[in-house]
Amino acid sequence: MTVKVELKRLPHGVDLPLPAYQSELAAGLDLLAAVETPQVLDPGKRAIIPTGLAMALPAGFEGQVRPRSGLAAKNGVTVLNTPGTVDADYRGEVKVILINLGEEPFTIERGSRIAQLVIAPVLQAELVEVETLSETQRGAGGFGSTGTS
Ligand SMILES: O=c1ccn([C@H]2C[C@H](O)[C@@H](COP(=O)(O)OP(=O)(O)OP(=O)(O)O)O2)c(=O)[nH]1
Ligand SMILES: [Mg+2]
Repeated sequence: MTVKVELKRLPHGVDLPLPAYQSELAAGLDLLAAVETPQVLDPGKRAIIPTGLAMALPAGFEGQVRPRSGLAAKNGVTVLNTPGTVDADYRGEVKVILINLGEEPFTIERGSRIAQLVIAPVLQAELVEVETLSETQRGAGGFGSTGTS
């Protein structure tokens, strides 16, 4: 299933390819780093990386900014706030908060694929405040209450 998403390339990203699905049924569009020059992310450091893109998601959808498993597994580089949330009414530049949890400096090259954007349906809740919640078997049990094996 597809949904149309209006996208705008910002001046510092006009020469970069649009984000793309890398396989037929991929869930995420790879986001490219629209950095002017290579940025070195030292171990333990974070950086807000521009993508050179702004978008208008339709109402009822969100964008989830997620890490790429390859960067995480090979370099320890991930998205700090994963999944980042792009609201349907956001018109600013989509940015990626990367953090280097690895042991080596990581260089972010212009145009490199740093994260992926998953477009997902989302509901807004209509909150209904009550005095008493319905009873369930679980009740207040959580945080491992059912054991591990
Ligand atoms: O990884 C992210 C997360 C957010 N955003 C943009 C789109 C989103 O709609 C907006 C606000 O994000 P969020 O609600 O997560 O941040 P906040 O700290 O609550 O800021 P605000 O007060 O602007 O909502 O920032 C990104 O570009 N990348
Ligand atoms: Mg917010």
